[in-house]
Amino acid sequence: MADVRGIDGVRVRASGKINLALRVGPRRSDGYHPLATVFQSVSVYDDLEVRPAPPGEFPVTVTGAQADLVPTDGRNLVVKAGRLLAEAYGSPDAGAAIAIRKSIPVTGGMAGGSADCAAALVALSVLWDLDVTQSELLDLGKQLGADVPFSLMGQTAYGIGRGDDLVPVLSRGSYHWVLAFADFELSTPAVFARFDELNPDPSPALGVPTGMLETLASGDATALAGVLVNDLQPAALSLRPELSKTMAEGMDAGALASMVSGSGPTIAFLASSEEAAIDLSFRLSAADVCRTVRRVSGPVQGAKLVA
Ligand SMILES: C[C@@](CO)(OP(=O)(O)O)[C@H](O)COP(=O)(O)OP(=O)(O)OC[C@H]1O[C@@H](n2ccc(N)nc2=O)[C@H](O)[C@@H]1O
Ligand SMILES: Nc1ncnc2c1ncn2[C@@H]1O[C@H](COP(=O)(O)OP(=O)(O)O)[C@@H](O)[C@H]1O
Repeated sequence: MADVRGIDGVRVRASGKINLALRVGPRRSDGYHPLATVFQSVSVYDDLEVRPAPPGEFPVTVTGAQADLVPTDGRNLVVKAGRLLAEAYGSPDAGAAIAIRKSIPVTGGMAGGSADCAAALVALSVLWDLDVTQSELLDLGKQLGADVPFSLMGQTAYGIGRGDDLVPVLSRGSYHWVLAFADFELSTPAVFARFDELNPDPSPALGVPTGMLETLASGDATALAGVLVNDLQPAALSLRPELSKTMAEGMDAGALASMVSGSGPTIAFLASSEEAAIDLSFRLSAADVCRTVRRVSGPVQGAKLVA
C-alpha cells in the first residue's frame, strides 16, 4: 500500500445518465437481460470525497436529497468498490472514509449508485496511489454493476451484453434535457421482471434504431427526438401509471420528446434549445406532476477528479 501521508482527501465528481436507446432481449439464465443501449451522461452530479481511515474500515456518510434512502453499510456500492479495489490492487486491509453528496435521484433510473461506485474506484485508486489503468477500472466496474463501466466512461457510448461492453459514440454539440424526478422509487429488478411478464417472447436480435448514431453525429435534437426508444418504458408505466400524466404534461409544455429514463421513474424530456428547456422546466414545475424538475445538458464527462 502506498504512503498516503500528506493527502488530505480526494474528491471525484460523477454524473447521472439517461439511455437514448434501451433495447432489451430475453432474460438469460443468470437473471440478466442482453441489452443494446446508447447511454448519454448528463449534468446532474454526485460528489464524493475519500480520506484515510483505519485498516478494513469504510465509514460512509451520505448527504443531499433522498440521503435517507441510501445504505451506509456494506451494501453501499462505494464500500463494495473499496473492498474489491483493495483486494485486487492494494492491500486487502486498506480502509477509507467516504463522504457522498447526492444530487442524482436514488433508484431513479439514472445510475446514481453506479456513479458513486465509479467515483469511489477513481478516488480510492488516487488515495491509495495504486498502479491501475482505466481499462482495469472498467473490468472492476463490470463486477460491481452493469452501469458502472459507463459511469466511469461518461459522454455517449453504445453498450451491449449487460450494457457493460462499451464503445464510445461520436456526438456533436450538446442536448438540452428537462428531468422530472418522481416522489417514489422504482426498483430495477422489479421493472425487468415486469418486462418479462409483458414480453414473454422478446426478440433476441437487438439493435439500436436505424439512424440514431448518424443523428448523434449530426447534433440535430429534432431528429434525435424521433429515434429515442426504451423497451423498459411500458413496464415502468405499467408499475406506475401516473408517470404517463407527467409525460403528457411535458409534451403539452413543448418538449420534443419524452421518455422514461432507464428503468424509471425519472422522466427525461428533450428540448429544442436551452431557452426551450428553461420554458419547459417552468411550465412543468407549475404543473405539479413530480417531486423536482431539473434542467441538464449532455453529454458530459464520466467520473473525474476534482481539483
Ligand atoms: C436499467 C439500466 C439501464 O442502463 O439502468 P437503471 O435504469 O437501473 O439506472 C441498467 O441496465 C441497470 O444497471 P444496474 O442498475 O447497474 O444493474 P445491476 O445492479 O447490475 O443489476 C440489478 C438487477 O437489474 C437486472 N438487470 C440489470 C441489467 C441487465 N442488463 N439486465 C437485468 O436484468 C437484474 O435483475 C439485476 O439483478
Ligand atoms: N451510493 C449509492 N447511491 C444510491 N443507491 C445506492 C448506493 N449504493 C447502493 N445503493 C442501492 O442501490 C439501489 C439502486 O440505486 P440507484 O443506482 O440510485 O438506482 P438506479 O439503479 O435506478 O439507477 C438503491 O436502492 C440503493 O439501496
